[in-house]
Amino acid sequence: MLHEDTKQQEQARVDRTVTQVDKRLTVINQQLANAYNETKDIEQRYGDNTKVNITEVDDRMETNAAVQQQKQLVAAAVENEKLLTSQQARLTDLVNSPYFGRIDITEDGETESLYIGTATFIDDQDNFLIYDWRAPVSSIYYNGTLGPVTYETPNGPVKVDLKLKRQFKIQNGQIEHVFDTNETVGDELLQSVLGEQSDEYMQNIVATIQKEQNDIIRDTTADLLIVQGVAGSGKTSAVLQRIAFLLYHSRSQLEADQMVLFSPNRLFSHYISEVLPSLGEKNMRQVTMAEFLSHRFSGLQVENLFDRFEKDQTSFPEMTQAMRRYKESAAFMHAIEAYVKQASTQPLAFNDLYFEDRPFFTKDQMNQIYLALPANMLPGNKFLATKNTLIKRLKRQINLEVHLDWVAEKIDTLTDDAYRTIVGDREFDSGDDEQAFIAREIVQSYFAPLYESIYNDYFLDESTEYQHFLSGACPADIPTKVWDAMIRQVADNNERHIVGLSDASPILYLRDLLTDSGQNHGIQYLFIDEMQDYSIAQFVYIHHAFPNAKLTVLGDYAQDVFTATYQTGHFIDQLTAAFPRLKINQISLTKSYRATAPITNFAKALLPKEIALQAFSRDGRLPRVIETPNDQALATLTQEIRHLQAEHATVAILTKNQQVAHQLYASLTLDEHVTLISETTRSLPKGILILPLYLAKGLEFDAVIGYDISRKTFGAQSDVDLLYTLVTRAMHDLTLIGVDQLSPLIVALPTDIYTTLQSTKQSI
Ligand SMILES: Nc1ncnc2c1ncn2[C@@H]1O[C@H](COP(=O)(O)OP(=O)(O)OP(=O)(O)O)[C@@H](O)[C@H]1O
Repeated sequence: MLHEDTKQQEQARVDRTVTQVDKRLTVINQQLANAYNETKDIEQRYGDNTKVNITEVDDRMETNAAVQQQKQLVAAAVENEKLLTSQQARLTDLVNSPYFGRIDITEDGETESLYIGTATFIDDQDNFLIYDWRAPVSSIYYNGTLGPVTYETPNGPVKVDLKLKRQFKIQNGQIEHVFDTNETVGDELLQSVLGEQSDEYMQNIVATIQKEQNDIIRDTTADLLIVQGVAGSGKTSAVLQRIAFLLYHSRSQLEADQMVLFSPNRLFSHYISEVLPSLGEKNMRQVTMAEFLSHRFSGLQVENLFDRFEKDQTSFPEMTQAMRRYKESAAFMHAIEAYVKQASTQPLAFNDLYFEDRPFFTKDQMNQIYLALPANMLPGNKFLATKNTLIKRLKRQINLEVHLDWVAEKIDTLTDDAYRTIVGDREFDSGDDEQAFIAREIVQSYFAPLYESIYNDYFLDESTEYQHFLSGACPADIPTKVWDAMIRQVADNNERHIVGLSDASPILYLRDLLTDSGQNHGIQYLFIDEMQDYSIAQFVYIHHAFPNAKLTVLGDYAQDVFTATYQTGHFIDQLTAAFPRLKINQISLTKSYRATAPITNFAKALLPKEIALQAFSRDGRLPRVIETPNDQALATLTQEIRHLQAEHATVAILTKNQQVAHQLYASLTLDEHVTLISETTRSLPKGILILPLYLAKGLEFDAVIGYDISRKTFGAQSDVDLLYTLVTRAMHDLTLIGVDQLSPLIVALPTDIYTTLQSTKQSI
């Protein structure tokens, strides 16, 4: 415990800091009010200016220049206002809680106290009253134990002596807790943070980042950073802090929109959306794999992971599994690369390009152009050259067409409005010039659909090309008959405008390599959460699609919900083997923070013994396991909901799939409102929720009821990944209900890690 005097001195320092911050805030508020008025003023003048008479040509030009100038003024004023608003938000946060840490360091015989918070604050006399948590020196706070420590700066490592590490919890400018600590950023504070009830939004962890998490946040050397972390170890939290860190350190070269996070679903996107704003940063772009694929296959429907998972549960023969394993491997993507290399000497699967119901360019014509190009040209260049020839031929046709009678007739019948739309405010030297211009515009818009088709590469029939590739790609362990049936299925899907999930990345890869397109060079960083939900083939494709992006990939192979039934081998080994040329750093997190120790220990017992998983020492009740006969199942569930609801704001009932979730929702009769969460749900209310566990990935709830965890539903050994994911969603309380007969996965556990309840009556 700290001495009372020390506490008072610290409170006095908080008061001094808050006064300075408050003073600055008053100035900013005033500037913001002025900026607001200025913007309004300019907008008003801008509005008046546009009302100037624009019938006279000279006036019109003058107005244009004036309007341009006003537009720039408005843009500058709006930008200024935005900047001030973000400063206002930052300072308001600091007034409430200026910092959370202090370090005393000695360098060259001089000792300095540095206070660490969410943003830097320098007073009018240039004193650093608060250091940003991302400043190089702040890493000592997260990494260093008392004694000699080194921290990295842009000018190389610096050695200092760490004399003191102090933690604060400050609310409304008042110190609520303060204590000194040596090694980790204190357990005490972590205990109190983790014991809180869940929220609709994830919280930032800036005040309590742990050492290994700090390594993830501050890694600047890896091209591919792989984080394997047990459930609840703070992977998602660390990666969001990492984004804030990168934005701070590369402010001049990096914008939030040059970072993309692949997230598991929209619900998750919503859940994490407040973390970066709470750290004073803009959110990065977010996309789900399903959205990314659909966008790239515009017009086709790509099978999604959830639907496939539901289908797999009805039927998933061994041969289909083997084929899927192959199609999702790096080897399959390499086979595509090899195929493309030899493609430049073979005819390509082109589409006839139709115009007005007749072929304008036939595939044969296209292949004549393509194959006449030098054989040693790269396929992508060959394709581009073919495309250019098609465009040239189309232009030639347009040049001929402008002189035809139908065009002159069309010009004669143009209405005044249509005429003005075409001409705009252009001026012509002669009537003939004007006539020629209009004729060209008319012909070009007539051929526009054809031009678009060429421009967007629609003349490549990627599905047929893919089938052609497949026909020579059958691996030795799969019977040709089965493989051929799969190819027919791909063709059939294509007829129905559907793309199977395991075909999606290979087809895109094939298309991109053949057409030398599909690469986005602007994205600098890519973050992929829940890595175990992605196939290696998808990783290969993503890396191809964002060639300049450094990758941070995080997940937990024990939470392999979607592919556990058919995937074999070690995921991370396969991932690293797929990228031999990248500098790879791997970090493993083994301590779980989310749940109470009894829940984490229960989860650990489900995993193979060799998996390291350590519970953060937070007390709680043992998980409850209830076996109930079918005719009492609903009554048991209802009772358990009541029981948990008495203590928790949110009780989530997690089911194996959507179908069970729907059935439960229809049959539960409670007085309280129950929310059924589906794939399209965007936000997470409090109360009683029902959802399939795959939608709960990455989320957490105060209390979780697993329903139903019986022999029927969780009977196979491969279901253990699902069950592990399910139980690790709980923060404070966990109940598992098995109908008729408990799952053997639970029966196999030591009985002292949970409480058993046999029937409805006893569970009250
Ligand atoms: N250093 C920390 N300080 C405070 N809270 C933390 C810390 N690390 C993790 N947590 C909390 O632990 C919980 C789990 O964190 P997070 O969701 O980031 O873990 P995860 O590894 O992504 O989990 P999962 O793989 O199970 O989805 C969250 O409530 C988070 O706020």
